[in-house]
Amino acid sequence: MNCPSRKLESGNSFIYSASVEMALYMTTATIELLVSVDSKVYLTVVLGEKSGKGAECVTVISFSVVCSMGTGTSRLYSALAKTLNSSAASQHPEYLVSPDPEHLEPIDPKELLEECRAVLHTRPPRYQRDFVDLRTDCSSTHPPIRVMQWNILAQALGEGKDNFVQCPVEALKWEERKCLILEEILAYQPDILCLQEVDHYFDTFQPLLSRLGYQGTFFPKPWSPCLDVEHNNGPDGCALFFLQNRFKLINSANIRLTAMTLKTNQVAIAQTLECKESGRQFCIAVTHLKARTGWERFRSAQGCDLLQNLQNITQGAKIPLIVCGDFNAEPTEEVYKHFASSSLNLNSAYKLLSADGQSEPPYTTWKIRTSGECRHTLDYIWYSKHALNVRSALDLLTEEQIGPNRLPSFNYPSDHLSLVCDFSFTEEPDGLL
Ligand SMILES: NC(=O)C1=CN([C@@H]2O[C@H](COP(=O)(O)OP(=O)(O)OC[C@H]3O[C@@H](n4cnc5c(N)ncnc54)[C@H](OP(=O)(O)O)[C@@H]3O)[C@@H](O)[C@H]2O)C=CC1
Ligand SMILES: [Mg+2]
Repeated sequence: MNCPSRKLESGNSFIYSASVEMALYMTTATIELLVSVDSKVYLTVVLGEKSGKGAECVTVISFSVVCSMGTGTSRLYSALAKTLNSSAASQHPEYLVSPDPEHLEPIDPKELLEECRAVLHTRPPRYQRDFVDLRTDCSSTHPPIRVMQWNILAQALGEGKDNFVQCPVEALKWEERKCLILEEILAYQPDILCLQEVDHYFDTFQPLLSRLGYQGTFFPKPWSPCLDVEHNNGPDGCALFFLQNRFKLINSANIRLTAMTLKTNQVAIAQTLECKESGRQFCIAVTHLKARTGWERFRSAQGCDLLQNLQNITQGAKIPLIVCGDFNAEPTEEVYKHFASSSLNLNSAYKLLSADGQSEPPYTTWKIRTSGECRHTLDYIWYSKHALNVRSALDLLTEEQIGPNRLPSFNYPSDHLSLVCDFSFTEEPDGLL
């Protein structure tokens, strides 16, 4: 197919004219880039089509659209996602109503939590998880930095691709499952939130979390498998949120990972933040590596590419680093070993929960597919071991809490458990600001 590259410049109506053209060209579409500059929104839409000749995908067309900021990025994306996916609009309670991007007054987290609990009133209560105190010689006067890592399970994948055979379809209903996800976030109140498999960024997480004080960034996968699912809500990707009253954004990079110089379908976001209390800078990164057995060397190459990018961003390990991710790799895999032995001097925070401090937890994901039970340790929070201390970590759910049907379930919204750690800087230089 021979498609032109073009730039459209108009008001809101472009959405419709663009979508008509897309309907002609595409089988899938992803939002590649969405930025706002000087009250205009710049949107690059990459359309794809299945070649049917063995190649997984081809890029057919890429064009930019400019429209006035009056519509807001969320509405812009939602409108586009709706035209692309024709998913039915649904009814929600007050804060959970399709959040209006022009409605920016802060939400009281307690009120949102109450709303979520009201939606979930027929479900069993959330599992209780405790923080384990890991403090060694930590004498920091500054409040810790709480980081949450979580693959929240893309709605389209959970309903359309994952085959969680023991999970009732009602447990996956988005209107309730999103409340379980929000409840988990609100319960632990992370300063930084690193998410994978986010396919409800613009219509749910960005508008709600921004009203809770977070600044968010989303980087969709170039060829998200969500787009193959009927009634999908757009591509899934990584999202990174940080509390604006605690940190200032110094630098942000969206990274499309390569493997052996080839561009891949996996992404990462890396941001340098400055703590407003201490003036200390650090880098936080989120990623989701290629899944499935047989792809170990590919994951390893993606990990090497990410490490190389992080070497550059941290100026050769000068800036302390935290890397959160669903690595889709057990600790025995090469990519894990690359991270553990990197010159970035990283340690995996959840090892500290083990008796000897050397063992990863027995699982971070546990599900039952048609192929059988899958219990694996795939999710990690890596940190600069000389520059940062782990003050505490949230323990994992026990086998009994997870239950015989495993995850996701009516009690827990994802097949991956959230990991949460409190960090502080190892030394506190005087007068640094
Ligand atoms: N529309 C198009 O034009 C194109 C579509 N695609 C789609 O994308 C897929 C490949 O994308 P890629 O990013 O490499 O995907 P991955 O192999 O990395 O997996 C994508 C998702 O599938 C989940 N997953 C892992 N194992 C299984 C399993 N056994 N059964 C079901 N789901 C599983 C993963 O979840 P977790 O990480 O939690 O394990 C992950 O989020 C193709 O299979 C195709 O469906 C690809 C190219 C083009
Ligand atoms: Mg998954």
